[in-house]
Amino acid sequence: MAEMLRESPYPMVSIAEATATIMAQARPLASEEIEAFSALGRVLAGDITSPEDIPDVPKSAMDGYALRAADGLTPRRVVGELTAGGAAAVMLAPGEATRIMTGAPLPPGADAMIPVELTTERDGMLYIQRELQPGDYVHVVGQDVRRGQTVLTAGTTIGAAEIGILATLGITRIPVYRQPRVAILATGDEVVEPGSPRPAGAVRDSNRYALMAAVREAGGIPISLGIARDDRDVQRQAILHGLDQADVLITSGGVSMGTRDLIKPLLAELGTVHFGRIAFKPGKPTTFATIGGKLVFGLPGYPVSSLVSFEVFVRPALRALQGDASPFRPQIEVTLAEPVRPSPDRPEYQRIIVRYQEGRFTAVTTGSQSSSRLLSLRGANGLLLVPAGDTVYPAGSTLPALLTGPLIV
Ligand SMILES: Nc1nc2c(c(=O)[nH]1)N[C@H]1C(S)=C(S)[C@@H](COP(=O)(O)OP(=O)(O)OC[C@H]3O[C@@H](n4cnc5c(N)ncnc54)[C@H](O)[C@@H]3O)O[C@H]1N2
Ligand code: MOO
Repeated sequence: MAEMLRESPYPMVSIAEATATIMAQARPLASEEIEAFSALGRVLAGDITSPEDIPDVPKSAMDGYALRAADGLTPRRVVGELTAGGAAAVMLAPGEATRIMTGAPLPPGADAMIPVELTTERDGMLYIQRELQPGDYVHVVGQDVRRGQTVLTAGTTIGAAEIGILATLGITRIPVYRQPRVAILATGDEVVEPGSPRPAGAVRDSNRYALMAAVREAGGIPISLGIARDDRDVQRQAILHGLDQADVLITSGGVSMGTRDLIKPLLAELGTVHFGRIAFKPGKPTTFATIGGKLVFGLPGYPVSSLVSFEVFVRPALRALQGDASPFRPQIEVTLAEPVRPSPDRPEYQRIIVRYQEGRFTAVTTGSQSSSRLLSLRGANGLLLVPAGDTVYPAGSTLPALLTGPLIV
């Protein structure tokens, strides 16, 4: 039987040190050009500048009449009707007005328009109730976007509004960063495929499926490497196979002190282990290595530790690989709606439900914070940053929290 190690050879790094070490290695991947309207969720790899003024000609802002402001309150002769997609207008002479619809180009000679509600029209004559200034109710050239203006900057994640802006400008192809391909390997002799029969004591592989979903949510492309049993050569082969196909490799399990915890020595043999322990709960044995320039995360086997470590350490790296200018979740101050007990020896990220109530963020935890209890992540939209210590934080105290999902009201 192999000797059991009594002490980890890996120094414990702080959360901040671990984050800085990872982010220093997570440089944006290459860019590629894709169809703009299929780019939802992708990150722009270059600034987008407007090739034209929007609007390109002066336009009516409302339905009414185009006219010359200098004619004052004098009744005008109505000489025609202009619609947004209609025929080109003729020159408007002094004393004339033309009906004009919202979005129609202002005819030459006109310098203002008046909404229909402020007028009457009788026997071909227009009577207006208000004097106008040149430019009244007119959308001027470049009012919405100026030619040459930077409308989107590199590092922006494309959403519905960004797609609308690109369509407005007729930009149909855009540069975006490549999505990281992320290979995920579950390890452990006790771990079985969720659809297979489960021998007594075995656990179903929830980590690989949960991590694949988390990778997709972070904008990456997950690749499943299946389950590797606790055999050095099997795990070595699986890791090399994963690195062949992916930019990032994530393993689950086998990183703590057991005789079957083989991942750390394997990563050290194949590349550089930057750290092997973090003063952090849940996820103390989280390990980070680089192999041939690729990022490798050895996440703990406990389901909560694996997903929380992903959220705190892997997700920002995946966002940075995609060139996201803001790769981190927002941090807010929350008021505790119930007492919170810290972990005596490590800062802990407790799973919470954050609500916005009466002008402040409030938080309740999701119950038992055991590393094996996935239900502690169900419905959670935040991670409460609880410093190590012995003193209970009473209800009403405030602590920082990462907002990991939509706010609940
Ligand atoms: N003597 C010590 N023991 C442990 C330490 C320590 O410092 N000294 N650290 C503890 C901490 S903290 C954590 S976290 C865990 C992490 O251990 P491993 O990453 O080595 O994980 P395993 O031992 O492989 O598994 C832990 C647990 O999770 C279950 N598991 C594993 N893979 C999966 C999967 N794919 N899906 C669902 N569940 C999985 C596994 O059956 C175990 O129950 O170590 C502590 N021990
Ligand atoms: O760091 Mo481990 O996740 O506490 O159980």
